Amino acid sequence: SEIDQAAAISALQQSDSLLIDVRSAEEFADGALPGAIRIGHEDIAAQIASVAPDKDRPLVLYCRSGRRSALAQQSLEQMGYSRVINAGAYDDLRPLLENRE
Ligand SMILES: O=S(=O)([O-])[S-]
Repeated sequence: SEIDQAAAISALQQSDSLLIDVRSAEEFADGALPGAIRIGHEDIAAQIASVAPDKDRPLVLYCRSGRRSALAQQSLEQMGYSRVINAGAYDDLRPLLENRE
């Protein structure tokens, strides 16, 4: 569950990838990455199947600094999701993804 920004950027170039913000609704409302959907890290195990029934779909996770996305990654991997990437911190990703879409 190391942060892998390079893997995140390349996964996001695949059209079937899903960018997931695992922070709180308040944090998300203050600003999020373009194209991200929000599922709180404590809800992701219960909710992932409704957005990503295909367990081989690339899932790119981020939070404030990488801790909650690491926890979410662990639970998704335990559920059998095979392509889960911890993209790390919102502030680090924002300049890299600003021009996306
Ligand atoms: O967003 S965080 O859980 O890394 S503080």
